[in-house]
Amino acid sequence: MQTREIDPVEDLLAYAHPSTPLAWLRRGDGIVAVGDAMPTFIRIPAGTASMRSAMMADAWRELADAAEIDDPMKLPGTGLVGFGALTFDEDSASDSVLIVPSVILGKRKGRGWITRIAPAGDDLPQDRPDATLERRAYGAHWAGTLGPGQQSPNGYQASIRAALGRIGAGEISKVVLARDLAGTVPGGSDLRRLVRELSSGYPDTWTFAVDGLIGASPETLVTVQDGTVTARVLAGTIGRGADADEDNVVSASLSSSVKDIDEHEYAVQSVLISLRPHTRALASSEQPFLLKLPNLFHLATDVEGELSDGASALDLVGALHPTAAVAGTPTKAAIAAIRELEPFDRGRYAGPVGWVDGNGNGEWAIALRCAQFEVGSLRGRDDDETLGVTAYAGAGIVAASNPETELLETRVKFRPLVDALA
Ligand SMILES: C=C(O[C@@H]1C=C(C(=O)O)C=C[C@H]1O)C(=O)O
Repeated sequence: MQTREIDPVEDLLAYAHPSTPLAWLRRGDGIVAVGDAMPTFIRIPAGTASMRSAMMADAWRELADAAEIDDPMKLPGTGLVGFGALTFDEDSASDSVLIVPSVILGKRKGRGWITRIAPAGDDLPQDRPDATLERRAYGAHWAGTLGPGQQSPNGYQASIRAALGRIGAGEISKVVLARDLAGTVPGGSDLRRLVRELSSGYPDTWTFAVDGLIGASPETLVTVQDGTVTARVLAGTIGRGADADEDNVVSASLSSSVKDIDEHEYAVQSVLISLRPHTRALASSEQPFLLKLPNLFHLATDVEGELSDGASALDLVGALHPTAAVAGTPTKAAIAAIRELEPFDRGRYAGPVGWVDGNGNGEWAIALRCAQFEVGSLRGRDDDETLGVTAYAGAGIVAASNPETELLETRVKFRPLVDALA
């Protein structure tokens, strides 16, 4: 494979495939797979093993070790890159995937590049590496529908009450329960429009499109960059106020809410415990800070440490997932409660989504504020066939939770997707 520096392109998404975009963006920087070039899929299907992320990490290491890497830039995202989306639950019926595109365009801090990945022996262009790049005009505006999914608002509140019973009985301290919305989008829709809208409306999030999973997540599961490991833990949420005064009132009430601080602390501890064996000098701030997004405030804690054992970003994904921000505490009992109290398979919602490179660097988010589009067989599809879509949102339940407030919280978390699809 070969990476070459090029003039940074203005709009990375303009080069992505309209119906199967593969993209990872934040504040205009990021990486996208170019156009029609056929990627390589590492698919870890359901029922394979109990540690699908470990199988994926091993498969990636093998591929990276065998690759001939010609990458003079050596930036995060240059060189060999795989885009991944893993299921939340090891028992999910969905596949976990790692996709290695054959052409990648990237941009970071004002520098641009193109990466071409080809089987050994294939010729790679020696000069003008971007000569054949073609922008694709965005397709017509489209709108999707989203309505009730498998978990109704009433069903959701009933599940929360059942969870509160288990918390009261001492079986669990925290469990994150989600609900779903289901709908369709017209066949032939240019899904890049949705990705573009999410990334411009929510620039401080990781905006992703991987194998039909499209969203804008504020939560960093883990990044690895030249030996430095970071994470951003979120838990504790309140919707934005109607104006600046109301924003002050609601954000102050979140910062002082014992219920939310408790819920947050479980999530921070789960991340620290999982990262400690792989790091030294692991540190987090003592108090959470307020993360302000267009639709809500979160309590947030940034964690940083130095990698001590050569683990790749994908290895750390396996060590961290599922955190208490999206599963609960203790993990095993929380997962069991989720299996019983959610009447649907989460698929890749709340699972790890991101990329890893040949040196083990990578950026991974927790797949939140997202929807899964049925794009599995898209390339062979009729343009007039509508596409199914399922969106998900959840909330952390602790002893002091109120079912109605948590239902409202999920409504606020659905907003980015619901607005962008309308
Ligand atoms: C589960 C979701 O979000 C998670 C739950 C949060 C909470 O309960 O306060 C906050 C951020 C996320 O860790 C979701 O967005 O679906």
